Formats: sequence, C-alpha cells, structure tokens
Amino acid sequence: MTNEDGLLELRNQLDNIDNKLLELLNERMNIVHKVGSLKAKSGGAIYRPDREKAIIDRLDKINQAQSGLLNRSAIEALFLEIFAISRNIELPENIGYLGPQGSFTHQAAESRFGAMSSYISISSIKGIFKELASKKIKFGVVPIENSSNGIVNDTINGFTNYDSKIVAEVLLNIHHTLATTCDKISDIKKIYSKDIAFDQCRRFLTNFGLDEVDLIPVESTTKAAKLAANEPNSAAICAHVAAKLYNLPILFENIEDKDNNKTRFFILSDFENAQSGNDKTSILVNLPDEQGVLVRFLNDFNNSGINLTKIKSHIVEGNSIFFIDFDGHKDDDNVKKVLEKHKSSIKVLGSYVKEISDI
Ligand SMILES: O=C(O)C(=O)C[C@]1(C(=O)O)C=C[C@@H](O)C=C1
Repeated sequence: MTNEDGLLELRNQLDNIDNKLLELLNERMNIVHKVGSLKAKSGGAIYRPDREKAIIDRLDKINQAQSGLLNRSAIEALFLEIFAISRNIELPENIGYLGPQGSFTHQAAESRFGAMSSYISISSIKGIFKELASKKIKFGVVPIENSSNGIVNDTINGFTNYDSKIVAEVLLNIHHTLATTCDKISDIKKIYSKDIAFDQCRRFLTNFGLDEVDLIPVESTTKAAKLAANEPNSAAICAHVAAKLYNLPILFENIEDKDNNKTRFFILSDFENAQSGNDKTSILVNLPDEQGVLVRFLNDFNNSGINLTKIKSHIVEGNSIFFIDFDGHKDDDNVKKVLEKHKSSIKVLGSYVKEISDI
C-alpha cells in the first residue's frame, strides 16, 4: 500500500468514527432537551457546575484506567464545550461580561460558556450586578482578583449592594502584547492601554525605552487596540484577541513583567450550587468594632476545622470589611454551625466548585 492509500484508509476510518460521534452527540442532545423540559417544570437551575465537574472526574478516571491518549485538559476542553451547547439547548440564557468584546473577562466567560452562547458586553462591574438583579442576564462574569494588582474593589462593592451568588470561579493566565502598525519601536509616540496593564508591563516599557512616550490610559485594552489601529505612530498594550479583532499587527508577545500574571473571575447568577465534595465558599464579614473580635471570629473557623484560604480587608464607606474564602460548602455541617453563630456579621456570597488553590 502506498502512503497515499494508507492516508486515504485512515481518513475513511476517521470519517466513520466522526459519523458515530455525531450520532451519539445528537442522542445526548435529545436527552439534554428532556432534562431542559423537566427543569422548566421544576424551576431547577440549568447550569450545574457541580454536576459538570462530577462528569469530568468520572471520564478522567475511566480514561486513566484505559490509558487513553486524551489527558484531563483535553477531556475538559471537549466536554466544557459540549456542556455549553447542552445548556443552550435546555434554555438559551444571556451571559453578561465586563466588556468590551475581546476583554480578558470575555475570554474567561468563553472558557466556561463556550463559543455558542449568547454574550452581552456590559461596560461596568456595577452594570453587571444591576442587570443580574433586573434578570436581563442570567449569568455575569466579573474579575475578583489579579496576582499583581490584588482584589477588584468594584466587585466587592457589587457584593455589598446586590445579592447575586457566586456559582463558579475561573482562572485565566493574563498575557499582554504590544500591538502597533509601526514597523519600528522608535516610530511609536504614544501607547494606549488600561492603567493596570501599564503597571503590569512597567519593566518592558523601561527596557525598551517606551516609558518616555505618552502613556494614555483608556477604559479597556480592547479600546486601546481600536484606537491604535486607527492612529499612525501609536501602539496598544492589549490582549492577543483584541489585537486580532482590530487587525493590529503584534510587535511583541507576553510583555508582562511577571510570567505568572493571573486573574481570578467569578461567574455570578441567582441560584445556589449543591455540595460537590470539593467546594469553596466566599463570604463578606462586617464585624462590630470591639477588641479581639477578629481573633475570636477566626478562631471559631479554626476550631471547626475549616481551612481559610484567603482574607482581605476592604473599606466600604469608612467601614472595614473582610472578604474571606474557605474550603467547604455552606451546607457542610461544620460550616453551617459557624455561619449560624456569626450570621449577623456575615454575607454568604456563594459556595462553588473549587477550581483554584490560590493565585
Ligand atoms: O445534569 C444536568 O442537570 C444537566 O442539565 C445536563 C448537563 C449535561 O450536559 O450533562 C448540562 C448542564 C449542566 O450544567 C450539567 C449537566
């Protein structure tokens, strides 16, 4: 058999497998459609991250036992897209993200809701909380913290003013590019970007003599790409996707100072997850102004065997509040007791599948 015949034969085998996959996927979608009808009657939540995780865990285990060629990331990538399409068949729901199109939050949203969902770009974090409250969107995606810049205050403020629930967390590696129509660095006279992106690329700008040019902060790195695409002698610090969106040539990739620049995002909605066995809970805590109150509060968690993974203080209207993450679900027995004891000081923001140890 010639190489060409061999390739033809293998492609025939692939075609047969693809036909079977398509048939199985459609069979799956017929069942998903029935699940959607059941949930429509019972009012059950369409998105169940706990169930999705259980499916991926099960498939990963089977795959390992069979020594399959797919690794966990590949299984996850394939099935997250299948789940996203399934959810759309059950009930198409709008997903609001902190825009514009091509923003890092948009990328985080797509990593969870796939390419087929209906996305709405919203220009502020407050706007996302507002549209969730008015039910114009079912899900909202907002940044909560970045490894270089810390907690996002607008998101904490949103939690203090609205009752949206965290239903999932997503981690995204943040990479910046320098994109410009200029052929040489020396032709760049101004750079557009978001203020925090300038901060994250400070060393690159200094090393390449770009700290001398005009650094112009704008609302988003996507807007920066749009402006730089239309203005000679300018550049943008933006995401790869934003540069592509405006056909802006990329001069340098990965220009961020820290190569582990990460942002954690929350997916917000109006329902509560069931326990998954691997959960995290986020709370806001507003303690009375008394000596030793924080120590006693934290000791109660410790004495109940609850592992705190994050505590950050935040000022709201002159008052110090704490944003706390801990391992466990709000309905776990030990967690329930502590939350009950301190219920007048605590606002539970949500329990969700733990995807991230820390950033
Ligand atoms: O099991 C469910 O509740 C479903 O709606 C089905 C399904 C799936 O495709 O398997 C879809 C959406 C949920 O997020 C979880 C799982």
